[in-house]
Amino acid sequence: MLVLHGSRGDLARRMVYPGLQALAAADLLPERWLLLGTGRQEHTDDELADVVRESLREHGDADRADALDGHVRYASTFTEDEPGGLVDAIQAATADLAGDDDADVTVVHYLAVPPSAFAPTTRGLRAHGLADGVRVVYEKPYGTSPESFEELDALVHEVLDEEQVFRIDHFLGKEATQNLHVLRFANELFGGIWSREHVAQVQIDVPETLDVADRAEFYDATGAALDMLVTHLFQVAAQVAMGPPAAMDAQNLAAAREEVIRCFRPLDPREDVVLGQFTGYRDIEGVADDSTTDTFVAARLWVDDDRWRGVPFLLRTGKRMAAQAQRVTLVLRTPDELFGEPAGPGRVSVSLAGDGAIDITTTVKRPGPDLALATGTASLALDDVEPGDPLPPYASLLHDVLVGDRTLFTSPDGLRAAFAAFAPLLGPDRPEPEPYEPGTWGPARADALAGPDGWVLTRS
Ligand SMILES: NC(=O)C1=CN([C@@H]2O[C@H](COP(=O)(O)OP(=O)(O)OC[C@H]3O[C@@H](n4cnc5c(N)ncnc54)[C@H](OP(=O)(O)O)[C@@H]3O)[C@@H](O)[C@H]2O)C=CC1
Ligand SMILES: O=C1O[C@H](COP(=O)(O)O)[C@@H](O)[C@H](O)[C@H]1O
Repeated sequence: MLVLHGSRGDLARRMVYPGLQALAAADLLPERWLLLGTGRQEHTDDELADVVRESLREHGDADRADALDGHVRYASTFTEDEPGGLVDAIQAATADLAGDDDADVTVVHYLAVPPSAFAPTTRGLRAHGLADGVRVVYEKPYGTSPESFEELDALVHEVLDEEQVFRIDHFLGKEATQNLHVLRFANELFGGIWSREHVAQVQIDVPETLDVADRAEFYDATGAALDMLVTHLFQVAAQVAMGPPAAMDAQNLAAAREEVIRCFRPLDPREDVVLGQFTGYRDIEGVADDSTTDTFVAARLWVDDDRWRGVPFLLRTGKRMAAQAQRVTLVLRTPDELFGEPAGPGRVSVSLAGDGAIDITTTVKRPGPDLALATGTASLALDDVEPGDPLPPYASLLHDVLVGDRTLFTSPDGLRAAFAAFAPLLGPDRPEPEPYEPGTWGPARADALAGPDGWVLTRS
């Protein structure tokens, strides 16, 4: 049974319902399962079923918009002080799922709510006797500062055992993110160049054309740096930068990822960070007229270990930008010139978007009679790899929660280290967000962070 807190929200609609639909299509859901939605207002089962169908039409397989019909109930409001009808609804659903054979029922609470609601909902689970034996999924950001992270972590460990907790960072669940270490550790061609001797810079670039009007309340309280930088982009940076794990299993990979986050140098907000806010953001309903929330962030992160010392990790993301992409690019060092011509660029680039792709750009001979240089790119779409059709990240992670596999989820130690590196951006040196026009690449000053060659995506 999945109890979805925030069942009418943006995340539920864009990711959770389509993820469940993908699991149903892959036959990866239990034979008997139910979703109980909660929220801050009363709704009927039919109203939630409509939301689910609309979500699948818009964000899932529209031809099977009824795929979750019969599995969805609205369980009423639920707060710390007042459980509404949730306790009764869980009991009734448990009885229905257990059936005549009295089968065990796994209960998962999914907190698809803003970070400010994580602690009250956790206290609510305790107050209403709902915490025993359940699994609880927390969205990101898990805390909004080092202090609030510690408070939340302490509360969660008062209420739940660590084994009950699943902290999602869905970028870790992306097929292509998981391919980053396979590419490197299974292929000496890439493993051999994965260090400062061969890599001039790493770019993790996630421009989005998306608006935030549908989730203004959440977004204005959060901003790009908390929503994306300390979370997804740091985790992906760690996935790129990690040292070889002790063993090639998921637990050791997670440990290697956490270890390298401890080497992230605390950000220098004045030198290494540019924040932006797109023009018109303050006109969105639900956004304060004088909001200083960042809708764009570009940061130069330094990883102070022997493998990466001196190599900038350039991280960029924002809303209403010129393009929609999710690219991890290792910009390779190349000889200054070959046959009197500049060589390069050489790049290993992984697209995390959709099913994912790997692109290798190299210097080659320009076809023709002369010995001149050109560049060419070889691309591998990951869904071309047999048997094709990777699971979308939310489907993959929801499946992990259902089977109790915690290895692609973040841990307190890793998050603590991430917040330590991020903390200076929350202090008095936080730069004022600079305005940028919708449909552009963000404030001009962010271009300079990437050095003379600039951001690969902006150029292509
Ligand atoms: N949207 C996305 O693309 C992604 C979002 N996330 C994460 O998911 C979480 C939710 O984000 P998102 O869905 O975008 O945000 P929304 O603003 O859409 O909020 C989700 C739902 O949470 C409920 N809610 C809001 N405030 C409270 C509160 N104080 N107490 C209890 N419930 C509340 C609301 O439900 P109701 O109105 O019915 O009460 C709302 O619909 C965030 O932590 C975000 O970081 C993660 C990955 C992607
Ligand atoms: O967590 C979030 O991620 C999405 C991007 O997700 P993806 O499915 O396109 O990979 C982002 O738009 C959103 O702001 C953020 O909360």
